[in-house]
This record gives sequence, C-alpha cells and structure tokens, in this order.
Amino acid sequence: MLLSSLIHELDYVKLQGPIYRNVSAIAFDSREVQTPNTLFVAISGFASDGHLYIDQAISKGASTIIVEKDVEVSSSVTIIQVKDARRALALLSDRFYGRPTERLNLIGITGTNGKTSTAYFIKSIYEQAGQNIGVISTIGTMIGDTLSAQNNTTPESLYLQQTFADMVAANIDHCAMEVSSHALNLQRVAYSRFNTGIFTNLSPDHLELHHDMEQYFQAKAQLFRMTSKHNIINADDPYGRRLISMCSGYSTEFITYGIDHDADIYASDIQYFADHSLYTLNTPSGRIDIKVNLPGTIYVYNTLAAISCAYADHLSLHDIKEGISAVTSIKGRFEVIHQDEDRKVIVDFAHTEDGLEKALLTLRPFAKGRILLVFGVYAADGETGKRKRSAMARVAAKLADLSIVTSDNPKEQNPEVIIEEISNAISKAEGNYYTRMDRKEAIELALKLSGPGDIILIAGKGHETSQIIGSREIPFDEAQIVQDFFKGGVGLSSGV
Ligand SMILES: CC(=O)N[C@H]1[C@@H](OP(=O)(O)OP(=O)(O)OC[C@H]2O[C@@H](n3ccc(=O)[nH]c3=O)[C@H](O)[C@@H]2O)O[C@H](CO)[C@@H](O)[C@@H]1O[C@H](C)C(=O)N[C@@H](C)C(=O)N[C@H](CCC(=O)O)C(=O)O
Ligand SMILES: Nc1ncnc2c1ncn2[C@@H]1O[C@H](COP(=O)(O)OP(=O)(O)OP(=O)(O)O)[C@@H](O)[C@H]1O
Repeated sequence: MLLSSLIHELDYVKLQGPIYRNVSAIAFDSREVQTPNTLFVAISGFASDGHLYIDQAISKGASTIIVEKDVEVSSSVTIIQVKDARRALALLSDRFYGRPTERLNLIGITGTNGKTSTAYFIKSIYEQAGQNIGVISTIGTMIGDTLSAQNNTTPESLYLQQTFADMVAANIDHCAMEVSSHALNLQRVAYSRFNTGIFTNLSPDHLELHHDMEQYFQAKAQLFRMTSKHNIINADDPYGRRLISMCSGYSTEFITYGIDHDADIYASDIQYFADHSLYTLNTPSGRIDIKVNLPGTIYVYNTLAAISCAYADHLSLHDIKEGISAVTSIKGRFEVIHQDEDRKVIVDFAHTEDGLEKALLTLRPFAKGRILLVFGVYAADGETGKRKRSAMARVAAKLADLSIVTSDNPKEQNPEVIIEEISNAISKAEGNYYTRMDRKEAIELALKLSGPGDIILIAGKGHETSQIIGSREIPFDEAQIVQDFFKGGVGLSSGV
C-alpha cells in the first residue's frame, strides 16, 4: 500500500521524507520487523520505549517510522511525528487492513467479570440462528472451529485489525469481543466500529493501571461512546446504573437487563440447581423458559447480557433459548473436572474478590460436606496488590471451610511474601488454611484432605495451561494434575 494513501487521515505534527513509497507491513515491536518497507510505530511504553529501537527497526527493513519524540535518522527514511503513537497505530492498522470492521457486526463486551462467558453465549445463540460469528477473548480468538492463542484479552490494534480482516476473509459477519479497560485506555480499539457495547459489572481489579474505581469506571465507559446501535447494560450493578444515566444522553439506543431492578429484559422465577439454572426470560416481545447449563446467579446475568444482544439484533426467542442451552461448558469457567460419588472438583477462573465470592456462594447451597478452596493471587505491585490479597483472603475465610493458599502467577514478585500476606489475612479473619508454595502440591493436598460430600474449588487460573514464575512460563495443567491424582488413587482420606 502507498504510504501517502495510508496516512491520508493521519493527524501528524511533523513529516520528513518521501511519502510516495510502499508500505509492506506495520510493526510496533522492532523484533517483529521482517520485511523491507515496513512502517514501524515507536511507542513510549510503561517498561521501555519504542524510540530506543528505531535503529534496529531500520536495520531490519523499516523505511517509515512513526514517532512521538524528535529523533534523527537517515534522510532516506520517512519520519512522521504524531501526538499519540498508539492511536496512530490503530488508525494505520484499520486502513492497512481495509477497514474490516465496516463489514462486521462488532459487539464489544466490557466489565470486570463475565466477558468471556457472555461472548461464548452470544456465539452459541448466533450459531443457532445460522449466523457466522467470530470471538476474541481471554481464551483466544475463534474463527470457525479454529482457536488461536493471543497475549492479551484485547490484542494490540495491529493484531486486532488483522484478526478482523481474517474474519471478513472467512465470511464471518459478526464478532463478539472482550474489550478490556487496558485496551480502551491504550487505544487498542480506537477506529474499531462497534455496533453494540455490553456492560457486565464493575468491581475492584486492575487498579495498578487505573489507580481508583472512578478512573476504572471512566475507562470502561469509553466503549459506550463508540457504539452506533445498542448499549446493553446490567441495571442491577451500581456502576451499570451510573452508565445508564450517562447513556441516556447518547443517541445510541440502550437496553437494560437484570434480575432485581426494573429492566427491559429480565429473569424471573429463577431456580438454582447444582449444575444448572432455570428461569423465565421476559422481553418486550414475549416470555420463554431458559435453561443455563452453568450454575449460579452469575450465569443468569451473563446469559441475560448475551440474550439482550441477540434480542437487539432481532434473533428469535426460540434461537435464544436453544443457543443458551447448547452451551454445556466453557473452558475454565466453573468447569467440573472430576466427579465421583464422594467428591466434586471444579476449576474456575475466579481471580477477583467479586468473582471468588460469587463462585463460593454458588457452591454453598449444594455442598453436602465442606468447600476446600485452592487459590493464590496473581502478582500486582505495591498497595494495589496488598489490598487485593487481603480482600480475596477475607472472602476465602468467610466462605470456604478450608483454604490451601498457594501461588497463582507470581511473576517477578516473591511468592512467599504473597502467600504470607494472604494467610495472615485469612488468619485475622478467623479462617482455616494451609500453605503450599507449589501449586501442584496445593491441589494434591486439597484432594488428599477432601472427604465424602466435599467440593474442591481450584480458583484463579481457569483455562490457563501455564504458570508464570519469575520470567519463566512453565506448563501447568490443573485438569491433568487432578486426573493423574485420581488415576494414582493415592492417599485419599475420609476427611480431616
Ligand atoms: C500494561 C500493559 O498493558 N502493557 C502493554 C504495553 O506494554 P508496555 O507499554 O510496557 O511496552 P514496553 O515494554 O514499555 O515497550 C514499549 C514499546 O517498545 C517496543 N519494543 C520493546 C522491546 C524491543 O526490543 N523492541 C521494541 O520495539 C514494544 O513492542 C512496545 O511497543 O504495550 C504492549 C504493546 O502493545 C502490550 O503488549 C503490553 O501488554 C502487556 C503484555 C500486558 O500484560 N498487558 C496486560 C496488563 C493487559 O493488557 N491486560 C488486559 C486485561 C486483561 C483482563 O481481562 O483481565 C488485556 O486486554 O489483556
Ligand atoms: N457476572 C459475573 N459476576 C461476577 N463474577 C463473575 C461473573 N461472571 C463470571 N464471573 C467470575 O469471573 C471468572 C472469569 O469469568 P469470565 O472469564 O467470563 O470473565 P472475564 O470478564 O472474561 O474475565 P477476564 O477478562 O479476566 O478473562 C469466572 O470464572 C467467574 O468466577
């Protein structure tokens, strides 16, 4: 593509060098520059600075560089200075890949918890209605039956636009994607054309980036100014109600869903069972009975979010009902990985205090024996990390009978310090706990200590198949550990 066309709508501060030159690829990481005539975008990051790698990018073939700062390079290289390199990257990626979201019904899902499951419920409903739909989520990107892994919940704009273009090429008409608050603040979704935005809920998370709940809320709220057709909002969530007031001033139509408050789309007559829930779905165009094959209130909410989206897109109540009941499990979301007459072992991605509380509350009414919880708290720096660890510890102390405190993804932090902080907080809240730094040993200990009627909840890593300790990523498969344990049949006690 010709650089002059690519930068046609780019708002730049300074331009130096030829613009009638070819752009063969775009990169924002010098290590990814592979071909001559690459356009390299230098991003001033949190940990490093892309401007430091401009020479490396040029030596590998970059001939156009987007910068935020003054730099000196050879006159054969085109330098374009912009105010915000991440935003420029998003614009250029959209144009480079042919504005793919003009040809997709793009549905963005944001909120602290429930984004992945909402996306999968949406996928199932649209497929039931015979539609082609792609998904971009923490679990990976799904195009057709192919699931590919990605680094972020919401990928950087370059990869995102490339994925949208792949979806268009595969004749996909709809895309349900998770939109993280990082993505909104860091311009990853700028220039993506969202038809629909969905808000699930807001509770403390990612405060290392957003500092406080107000900033976190404002980050999420940006999505609802980017939508052209529908804003779909959980009316039972306090931040959802704030968002409803904000959205009532926008031209985009909004639809509310909920259980407790008046909402356009709501669930009534809810019956909870150990492995599913039943409810009556009420919409302005009729009622229908719904079966959700994942237990607890959270999946009533997540299905209502998905249903509201399908309803807004005029899908039938019949397809909605069938699509919801066709979801029998979602990887790492309340996934039962072992069940016999004595014990049930569940892996769940609960990694926030709200998620952990909801997971434990879902289990409690159906636990004939005790609830044994294996959990850690992933690394978060400073006061934010300390606050999160004690909040999750208090939830564990209150709602689990016994916790085995262990490592999550400690990354560069000292796992012993993290575990000590959690266990001190459990102790202060008068909960029961053991500690095992090695997560495999922690899981095995919980299984050994479990007795008839007990439920073992392994929380925090869900679908993940590795653990990050220091800078090393080590393969780690919780389902496999549990299966191996029961195959070996070692050391099961009759309870402690
Ligand atoms: C905190 C955060 O979001 N960081 C993102 C940010 O990294 P950064 O600013 O620290 O990058 P940096 O290391 O300072 O490097 C600056 C620039 O120099 C470039 N570079 C660097 C080294 C080199 O040799 N050459 C080179 O060109 C880098 O590619 C980058 O463009 O910009 C990078 C490039 O886009 C992202 O990959 C990176 O996401 C990291 C991997 C990350 O872990 N992010 C998490 C916190 C995140 O985004 N999470 C959300 C929410 C998850 C949820 O749902 O809970 C998500 O959407 O995934
Ligand atoms: N509506 C909800 N309210 C509170 N907790 C929830 C809700 N839905 C799911 N959870 C909890 O959060 C965990 C993660 O769920 P899910 O993956 O759907 O959320 P998410 O928003 O996509 O999170 P992430 O972006 O971190 O993957 C679940 O395993 C569950 O414990």
